[in-house]
Amino acid sequence: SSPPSSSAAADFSVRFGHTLPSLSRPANSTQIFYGIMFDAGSTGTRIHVYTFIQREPDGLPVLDNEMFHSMKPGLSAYADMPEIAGHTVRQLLRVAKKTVPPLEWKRTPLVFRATAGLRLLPAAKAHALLEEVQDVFDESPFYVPPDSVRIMNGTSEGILAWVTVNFLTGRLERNTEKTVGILDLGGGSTQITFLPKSKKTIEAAPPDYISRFQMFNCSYQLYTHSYLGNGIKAARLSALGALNADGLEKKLFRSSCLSRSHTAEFSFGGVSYHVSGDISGVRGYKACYQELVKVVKGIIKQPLELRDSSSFYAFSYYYDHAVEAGLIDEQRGGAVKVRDFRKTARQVCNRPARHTQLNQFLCMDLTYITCLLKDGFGFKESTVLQLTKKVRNVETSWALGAAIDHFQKSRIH
Ligand SMILES: O=c1ccn([C@@H]2O[C@H](COP(=O)(O)OP(=O)(O)O)[C@@H](O)[C@H]2O)c(=O)[nH]1
Repeated sequence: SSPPSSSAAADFSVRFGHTLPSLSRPANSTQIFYGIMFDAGSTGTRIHVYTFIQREPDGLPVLDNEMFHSMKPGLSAYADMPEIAGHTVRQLLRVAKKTVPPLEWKRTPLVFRATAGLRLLPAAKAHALLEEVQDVFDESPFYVPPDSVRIMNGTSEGILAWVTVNFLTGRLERNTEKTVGILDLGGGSTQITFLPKSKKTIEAAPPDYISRFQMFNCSYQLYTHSYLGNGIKAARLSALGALNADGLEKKLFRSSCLSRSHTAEFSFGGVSYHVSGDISGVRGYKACYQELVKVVKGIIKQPLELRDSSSFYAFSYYYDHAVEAGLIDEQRGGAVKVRDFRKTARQVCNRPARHTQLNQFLCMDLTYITCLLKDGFGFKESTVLQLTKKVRNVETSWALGAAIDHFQKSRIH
């Protein structure tokens, strides 16, 4: 049964395992406990401090609230200066110290997971960054569990984001309810995760794209994959031929997604890239599409059942670029069809002057999103995506799923 609650928090109530931090106060007094999750992404480092409420010692904890803070750039920009990575983490820890009462520090777990940025680094450099973070954690007053600091694999990243969204929308608890799929687009990698309705989808998928796991006494078999190198920043580099090129900082890359007279710049992984329009003056949506479709064709696999009506939540850069394109309101998000991304990409690419662009790569980014959704995953133009940054004031990211997973001690196989 659910715990009594008069607030919206009741919607978050959920059954945890038997491995919660032990609670020593009387059964009738409300207990609060906390979890701290660091997300070291390719474009930024974030801290999430979750507050859970436990009303009865053996009852169901409820997610009460999240404190969130982020810093740019991602830690891979400090691959040659690990002490700056340590400094970033130390600064973010201040948020945790302000949010969690000092008496609770010793039993509040501190967990750090890195994604595409560190996966893309040479192992020795990634290791040096992780060691620095481990040192900062060890000095901190919080509880540092074994295996607290590491790179997370892409499968867990996809599954845990799916857990977050389905948990926040109340779909994991009532297991009769249909779950929704997730689309996550980071700087370095992109994830797709959903619960297949048909056996055929599972049979047709590569075996390592299917993952079983257990949560809240339910067993799920998910289609999930993380494509490393297909995040939106990494895709820009692939399209420009800038991946593994020499003399990157001085080189001027060319793309028909920009106008010829225009030079733009962006940084990724601590390297700055300069890009200008195509030298022969070719530009516009069609030419840009040809450049970007190469990044997905033959790489992104098409699961069988996406062409039927499917229900997906999309966030991260799908959300940010939809805001920049004027497709959704920055605060509220909303429903967008795949076709809307395609139409807006065409408008922005073919009539750049009409669009006051904060993002000089908007034509390229919207075109990439269109390629990824249509030519990559094989979504129909009429598919509706639910663009969501927060659900009930909590970030849609794998981080909450990872915190719940930590408390539940459920293992992902
Ligand atoms: O709690 C979070 C974590 C990430 N993001 C968004 O996720 C994208 C970046 O992903 P990331 O740097 O983690 O890339 P990855 O390392 O996964 O490729 C950006 O749009 C961020 O604004 C977010 O909105 N909330």
